[in-house]
Amino acid sequence: MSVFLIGYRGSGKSTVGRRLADRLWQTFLDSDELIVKQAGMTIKAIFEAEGEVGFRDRETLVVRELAMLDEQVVALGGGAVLREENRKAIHDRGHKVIYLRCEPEELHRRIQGDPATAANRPALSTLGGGIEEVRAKLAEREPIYRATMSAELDVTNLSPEDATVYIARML
Ligand SMILES: Nc1ncnc2c1ncn2[C@@H]1O[C@H](COP(=O)(O)OP(=O)(O)OP(=O)(O)O)[C@@H](O)[C@H]1O
Ligand SMILES: O=C(O)C1=C[C@@H](O)[C@@H](O)[C@H](O)C1
Ligand SMILES: [Mg+2]
Repeated sequence: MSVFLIGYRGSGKSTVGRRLADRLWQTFLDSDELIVKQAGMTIKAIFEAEGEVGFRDRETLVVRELAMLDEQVVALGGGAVLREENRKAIHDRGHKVIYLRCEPEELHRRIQGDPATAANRPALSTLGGGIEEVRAKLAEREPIYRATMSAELDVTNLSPEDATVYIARML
C-alpha cells in the first residue's frame, strides 16, 4: 500500500509529500516531476506542443506505473484523478488517498508566492490561471477529489509541518 496526496495546485502535495515520506521512511514520488523527466519538457511546453489531452495521456501512463508500487508517498498533479481509469488504477490496488483541501484564496496566494513553479504551469481555462479560475476549477473538481479520497485534511491554516503530522496520525 502507498499513500497518494491529491488536491488543487498549491495545496502542498509536493511540499507535504516530501516531509511525510521522510517521516514514514518511504520514498517520495511526484507525478508532475516524473512526467517532466520522461518528456524532457516543462508541463507548460507539453501543453503547448501536445495540448492538455497529450499531457493527460502522459499523466495516465505515469499514474498507472505509480499505482503498481507499494510503500511510497506519491504527490499527484492537481488534475490527475479527473480520469476514471486513473482513479480505478489507484483504488484497485487499495492505496490510501488523502485530499489536501484548501480555500481558493489561500491556494491562489500560494500559487502566486511560488513564481518558479507558476512559470512552468499552464492556465487551465480561458479564465487565465487567476483567482477566478481557482474558484471555478476547485468547485468543479472538489466532488471528484472527495469521491476519490479515503480521508480529507483541511490545510488552509496548517503549516506544511503540521499538515504532515496530522496525516501521519490519520494513517
Ligand atoms: N501548508 C502550507 N502553508 C503555506 N505555504 C505552503 C503550504 N504548503 C505548501 N506551501 C507553499 O505553496 C506553494 C505550492 O506548494 P506545492 O508545490 O507543495 O503544491 P502542490 O500541491 O504540489 O502544487 P502543484 O499541483 O502545482 O504541483 C509552495 O511555495 C509551498 O512552499
Ligand atoms: O490542476 C491541474 O490540472 C494541473 C496541476 C499541476 O499539478 C500539473 O499537473 C498541471 O499543471 C495540471
Ligand atoms: Mg506539486
